Amino acid sequence: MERMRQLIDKLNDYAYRYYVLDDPAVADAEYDRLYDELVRLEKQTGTIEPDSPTQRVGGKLLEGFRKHTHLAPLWSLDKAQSIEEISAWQERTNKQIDALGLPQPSYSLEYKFDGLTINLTYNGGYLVSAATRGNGTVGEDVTEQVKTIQSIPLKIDFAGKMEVQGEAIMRLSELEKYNRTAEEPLKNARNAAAGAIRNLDPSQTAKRHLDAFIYNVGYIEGKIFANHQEMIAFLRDNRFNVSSYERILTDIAEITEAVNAVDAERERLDFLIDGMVVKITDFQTREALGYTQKFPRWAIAYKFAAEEMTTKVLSVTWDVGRTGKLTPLAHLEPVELAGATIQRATLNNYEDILRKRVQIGADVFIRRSNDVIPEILGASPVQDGTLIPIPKPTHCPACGTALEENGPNLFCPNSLNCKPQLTSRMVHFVSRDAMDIENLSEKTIELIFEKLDIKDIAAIYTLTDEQLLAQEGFKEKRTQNILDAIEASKKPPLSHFIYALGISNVGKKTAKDLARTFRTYDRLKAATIEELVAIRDVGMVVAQDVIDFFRNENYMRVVQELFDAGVQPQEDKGEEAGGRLEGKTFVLTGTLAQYTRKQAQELIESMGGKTSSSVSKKTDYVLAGEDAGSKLKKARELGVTIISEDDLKEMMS
Ligand SMILES: NC(=O)c1ccc[n+]([C@@H]2O[C@H](COP(=O)([O-])OP(=O)(O)OC[C@H]3O[C@@H](n4cnc5c(N)ncnc54)[C@H](O)[C@@H]3O)[C@@H](O)[C@H]2O)c1
Ligand SMILES: [Zn+2]
Repeated sequence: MERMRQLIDKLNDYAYRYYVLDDPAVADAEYDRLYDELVRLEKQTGTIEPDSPTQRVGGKLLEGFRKHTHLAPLWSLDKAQSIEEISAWQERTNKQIDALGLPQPSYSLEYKFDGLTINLTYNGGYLVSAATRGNGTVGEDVTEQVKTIQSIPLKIDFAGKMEVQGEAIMRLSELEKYNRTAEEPLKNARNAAAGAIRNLDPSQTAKRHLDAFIYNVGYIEGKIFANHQEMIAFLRDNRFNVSSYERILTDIAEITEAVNAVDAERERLDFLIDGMVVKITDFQTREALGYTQKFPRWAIAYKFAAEEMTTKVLSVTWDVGRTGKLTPLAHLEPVELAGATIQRATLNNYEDILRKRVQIGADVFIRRSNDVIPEILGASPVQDGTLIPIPKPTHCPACGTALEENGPNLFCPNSLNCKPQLTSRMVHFVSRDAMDIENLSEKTIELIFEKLDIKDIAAIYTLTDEQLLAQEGFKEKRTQNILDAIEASKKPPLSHFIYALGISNVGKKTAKDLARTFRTYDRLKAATIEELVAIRDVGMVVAQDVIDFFRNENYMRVVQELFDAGVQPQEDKGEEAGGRLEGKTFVLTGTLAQYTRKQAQELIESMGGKTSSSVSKKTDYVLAGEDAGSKLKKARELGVTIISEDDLKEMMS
């Protein structure tokens, strides 16, 4: 009982921060863990305290907003953490369906959007009010705030009185844009959306460029839907932004397959979803099954493994990269995140540490990212224990040289002798898209620098078998393989050679563009800034970096050494001639089902086509995937041909 009291107090405090302040103290997964413990104890003891969070929807209403009483209550959702739990729910409902003689059920499967629930009231064809879910019965009137969302129609064809529900979200691309210049970055898109809608000043809401997906008609006069499909069609007809992801399924095998497919692909969506919602489609069945205190019995939410967690920062160390840039690495109290134990997380630079208020001993939010190491999103607003500020380093942790500042970043200027700089430059130099020298692992490279008197990347071409054979673990075969691979790398395509040089801001794509434009190394070296910026996608910064590189005597000495050692970049032949997509420009938008964006891009380019990031009259095709947004709209406006993945396949075959 004591533990229950503890949990209730803690959960209510967390819920207050989450629902009322839009500034959670802990990650959802941590909240859910405690919540589940409370549910278990309530079942065990058979007692439920009157203030238990298991008994109510949402939180208190904010002062300052007018109140809105919903025409029909808004609910929470029952949750399943596993397919087995969905299966158990299905069996439970099936029993009742059979007992009541209702038709065999089918299920709709939808994204579970992670944003803020909004309830829109229409009357006479006009949007008359918008409200938050609040406690499910009464919400906060946020009409002016919601009107800043462009995709929400102010006028619709249907003239009766009705309320529809949806989720206000902040697209991840918008969040990223916003955070680039924000004084203190927003921790995640869910809180960003919730905080924006519940801001008393609608002009602040407008700055976050929110969007919304509408998924339910909660109340309607003068119209009856037989099922989910009819309701969704009605929403579409009235021009609501309904997700294009929509499946109608009949059994658990299909549900399992679809849920797993979305889970595998969800990181490519431009908005957060934290699970999938399974709903029985037939409205008569829904009515018969009814509701508990908190949620409908005819629906269940499947929660994906959490991508965010909270944990403590134990210490911070600094890594020195290829360009000498120092990057902080946070060491964390170990925590489980999406099936892995996390002990380290990245930060960008010292300024980032300050902006995110990261300190030693602080509880922080971390988020799994595409990279192996998760990133720190920010510190929790609630801290206990001692906090120690992270000192700004003054000297290189690897070589002791005094650091230099450039913008928000710290650099070790000792590019000639600082070991980690040399090593990572070499790792980059030999990588697959650069000189493509196999068998040279990072470990081997470290060893070469450690034991042999090698000073720069060019020296790799002077390595001898005696030098290598003298090292521990190097036998004839291994040594020969390495030397063969080094020899074989001497005639790289020009684009690979340019990329290998490690010019700042010149990635694979820019290297390719430079090679295609200038064809030879000498012509690139002689390029003027005007010629460089004339290339599409090359701006002033990159152009200046290229110019600076060729003016740097040290770099030029190294390149000369490479040429002296027999390295000969091959002349670029320009556009790959004769490809099936020769001369065609593509723009990719939305989530693709069969390829990642990158794969699709590479495929198109390998066939001689070009890809661009914005739609214009020059665009030949827009390849539109799931949930394509503004680019698709623009393509329609300009009359650009819109194709599907299957169309693309056909064009290439
Ligand atoms: N971090 C914290 O401190 C903290 C505190 C309180 C609550 N929470 C989080 O909030 C959750 C509980 O909140 P809840 O009761 O609002 O439940 P919920 O947000 O998990 O699920 C219910 C909501 O899902 C939304 N939804 C999204 N897509 C939908 C769709 N396609 N169909 C129907 N509904 C859809 C609806 O708006 C509905 O209100 C917890 O699981 C927890 O993770 C976190
Ligand atoms: Zn150094």
